[in-house]
Amino acid sequence: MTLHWLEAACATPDSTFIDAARARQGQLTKPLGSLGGLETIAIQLAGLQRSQAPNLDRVWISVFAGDHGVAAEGISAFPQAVTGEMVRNFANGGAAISVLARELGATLDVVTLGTVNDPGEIAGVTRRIIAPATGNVCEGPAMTAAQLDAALAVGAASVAQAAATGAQLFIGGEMGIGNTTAATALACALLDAGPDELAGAGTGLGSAGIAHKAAVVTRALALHRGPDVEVDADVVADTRINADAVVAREYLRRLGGFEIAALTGAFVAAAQAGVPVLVDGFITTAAALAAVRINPGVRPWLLFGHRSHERGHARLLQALDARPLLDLGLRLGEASGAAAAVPLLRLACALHNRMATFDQAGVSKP
Ligand SMILES: Cc1cc2ncn([C@H]3O[C@H](COP(=O)(O)O)[C@@H](O)[C@H]3O)c2cc1C
Ligand SMILES: O=C(O)c1cccnc1
Repeated sequence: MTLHWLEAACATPDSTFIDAARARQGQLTKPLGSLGGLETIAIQLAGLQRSQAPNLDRVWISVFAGDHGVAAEGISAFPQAVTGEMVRNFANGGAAISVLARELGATLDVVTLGTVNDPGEIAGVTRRIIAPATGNVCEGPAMTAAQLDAALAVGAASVAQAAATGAQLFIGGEMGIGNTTAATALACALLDAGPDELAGAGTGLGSAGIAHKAAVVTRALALHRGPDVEVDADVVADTRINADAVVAREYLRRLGGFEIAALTGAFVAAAQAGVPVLVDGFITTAAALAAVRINPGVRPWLLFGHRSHERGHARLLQALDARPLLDLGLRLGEASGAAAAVPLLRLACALHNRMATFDQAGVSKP
């Protein structure tokens, strides 16, 4: 059995730069720790960027789009056609993430992996079509193994492009009607949780809609969660292989989506390339949890933009021991919550790099 590329080693944060950044924070004209999370972020980014002066001038945002067979179960408040329609809207500059990316001066990379309402060639959209939609997870697996590998590679390709342009931060977003159902099913399988704990409103379901969605996830889990995902004895015997990784990848194939798998591939590839990642909401956090289960070396590269209003997000964040920056009740996706947190990260860098030290300012120390 050969190791999957997802399991190859990640880069590691540099403790020399972390120690130097912590020491500098102690010299700046403020009581130590008084800038709280803004200090922690600057120190973390210094270690990740291997820099004395962490910087987020070059931010890269990839939004991955894909449709979901499970939409046939009536689990979204919106029709499936919206996925393809929003792809066009991203490219035309009218979506929330289009506006946010422009305001931030960030690069917006829009990638479609397949939508039932395919808008065809559009300037500004990269086509990496796998299929019009995943399989309905109530009837079979979402993807074949080849489709999963293709989707993972799409994410890695966007990271390679980002790294080639010198991106200092990678943000992943998603568009796919029905993907809160896929993310709920994946999260339930990875966390061994029940659908009632994690199923939420998505695009705007009421309580009856949420109960139906939880029932759909229960059906999907009855089909896919179980002893047959246990790893073969010969795989367990191979000490290079992490059984958790094999199980997580299989759940991603059975229950995920093309755009969710692309996000997982992107997060792993970013950690391997040493590019920090800012995670968005419920769906991207489910993809991030899969990435960390597959390759624990991903975790130090993840920062978390916000806590989404979507019911299961808090539980996913807790499983990753994540402290999100913002809590604004956002529940959109598209990378919008991560983008909204970028100004805070930039302020953390500016404070770290430009505040005067006690010695420079002639301010007395304690
Ligand atoms: C116009 C519109 C724009 C969006 N942008 C992101 N989403 C978000 O909603 C979808 C998930 O919710 P559900 O699972 O309930 O379908 C995803 O496409 C997500 O990114 C949107 C949804 C709509 C309707
Ligand atoms: O938190 C998210 O990512 C989210 C929530 C609702 C709908 N779409 C995305």
